[in-house]
Amino acid sequence: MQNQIFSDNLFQGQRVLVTGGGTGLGLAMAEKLVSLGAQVHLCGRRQHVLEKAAANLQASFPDSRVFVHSVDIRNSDKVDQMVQQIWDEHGGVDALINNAAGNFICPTEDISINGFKAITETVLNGTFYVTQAVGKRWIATQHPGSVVSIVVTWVWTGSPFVVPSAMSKSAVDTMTKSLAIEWGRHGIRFNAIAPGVIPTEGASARLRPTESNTDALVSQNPMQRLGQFSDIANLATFLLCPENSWLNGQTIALDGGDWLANGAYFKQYFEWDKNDWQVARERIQARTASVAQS
Ligand SMILES: CCCCCCCCCCCCCC(=O)SCCNC(=O)CCNC(=O)[C@H](O)C(C)(C)COP(=O)(O)OP(=O)(O)OC[C@H]1O[C@@H](n2cnc3c(N)ncnc32)[C@H](O)[C@@H]1OP(=O)(O)O
Ligand SMILES: NC(=O)c1ccc[n+]([C@@H]2O[C@H](COP(=O)([O-])OP(=O)(O)OC[C@H]3O[C@@H](n4cnc5c(N)ncnc54)[C@H](OP(=O)(O)O)[C@@H]3O)[C@@H](O)[C@H]2O)c1
Repeated sequence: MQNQIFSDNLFQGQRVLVTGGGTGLGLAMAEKLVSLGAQVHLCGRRQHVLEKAAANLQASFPDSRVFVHSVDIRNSDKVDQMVQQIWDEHGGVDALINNAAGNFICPTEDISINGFKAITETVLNGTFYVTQAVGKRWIATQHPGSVVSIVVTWVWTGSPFVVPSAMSKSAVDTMTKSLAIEWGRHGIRFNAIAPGVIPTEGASARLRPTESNTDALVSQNPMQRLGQFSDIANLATFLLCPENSWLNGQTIALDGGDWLANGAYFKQYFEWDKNDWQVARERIQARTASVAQS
C-alpha cells in the first residue's frame, strides 16, 4: 500500500539530506524516501529528536541507512562542516530537501528584531547556507543534484501575522527559480512545494496556539480535507526522481485548492484583542521553552 505510486527500490543508491528531518513533514518525506531505498541524512538542532527519528526509521526499515546531524542551520560555519563531513564520510548526497523552518504568529508591529531574526535567519539565511554548501560541491565534482524546498502558499497570497516567514519563504521561492536558471547547466534542478495545512505539532503550536478545532479549515477546503503526510511525501518523491530531469524551477501548491478558493490564512486573527494576542504569545513561548528543555 505504502509504495503504490512508486516502484520499490526507486531510490536505491540515492542519498538525501533533509533539513528539519527529525519531525513533522521532514520526517514524513525522509520516511518515504527510506522506504524506497534511499540513504538519508537528517539535520536539526535537537540531537535526541534526530536519534529517536533515526531509530524509528531503522526499526521500520532494517536495511536502511540513516545518519543524523545536530546542527543549527543559522550557523553557516556549522552547516559547511556538516556538509563536508557528509562528503568525507559518505561521498556526498544526490538530493537536498530544504524543510527546516521556524515561525510564530504575532502582529508585525510587536515583533522584536530578535524575533524577526529568529525566523529570517532560519528560513532565508539557513536555507541559503545549506543550498550553497551542497550545490558548490556538486558543481566542483560535476555531480548532478536535485533540490526541493518547502515553502507555503503565502508566497502567492502574502500572509498577515507571519510576515518574517512570508518574506523568507518568498525569498526561498525566488532562490528556487533563480538557481534553476543558474545551475541548470550543472545538472542541478530546483523545485519547491507550497503546502497548505498539513497538521503537525510544530506548526499547530505556533500558528494556532489557542485553537485545536479544524472543522472550519476542512470545510473551506475545496477537497473537504486537510493535508496528510502522504501528500507531501509523494510529491517530494516525485520531484526528486532523477527521471524527472526536465522538471526545473517550479513551485507547486499542495493544498487541495485552498489558496485559490480562500486566499491568505489567519484572517480570523483580525478579531483578536491585546489579551488574545498575549495569551497566544505566552502559549507559543511556553511551547518553545519546553521543546528547548526536552
Ligand atoms: C497546522 C497548523 C495550522 C495553521 C493554520 C494555517 C497555516 C497553514 C500554513 C502553515 C505554514 C507553516 C509554516 C511554518 O513554518 S511552521 C514551522 C513551525 N515550527 C517551528 O517553528 C519550529 C522551530 N521554532 C522555534 O524553535 C521557535 O519557535 C523560534 C522560531 C522562535 C526560534 O527559537 P529560538 O530559541 O531561536 O528563539 P527564542 O525563543 O530565543 O526567541 C527569539 C525571539 O523571538 C521572540 N518570540 C518568540 N516567540 C514569540 C511570539 N510568539 N511572539 C513574539 N515574539 C516571539 C522572542 O521573544 C525572542 O525575541 P527577544 O525577546 O529576544 O527580543
Ligand atoms: N505543517 C504545515 O501545515 C505546513 C504548511 C506549509 C509549509 N510548511 C513547512 O513545512 C516545513 C516543516 O514544518 P512542520 O510543520 O513539519 O514543522 P516542524 O515539525 O516544527 O518542523 C520544523 C523542523 O525544522 C527544524 N529546525 C527549526 N529550526 C532549525 C534550525 N535553526 N536549524 C536546523 N533545524 C531547524 C526543527 O527541528 P529542531 O527544533 O530540532 O531544530 C524541526 O525538525 C517548514 O518549512 C514549514 O514552513 C508546513
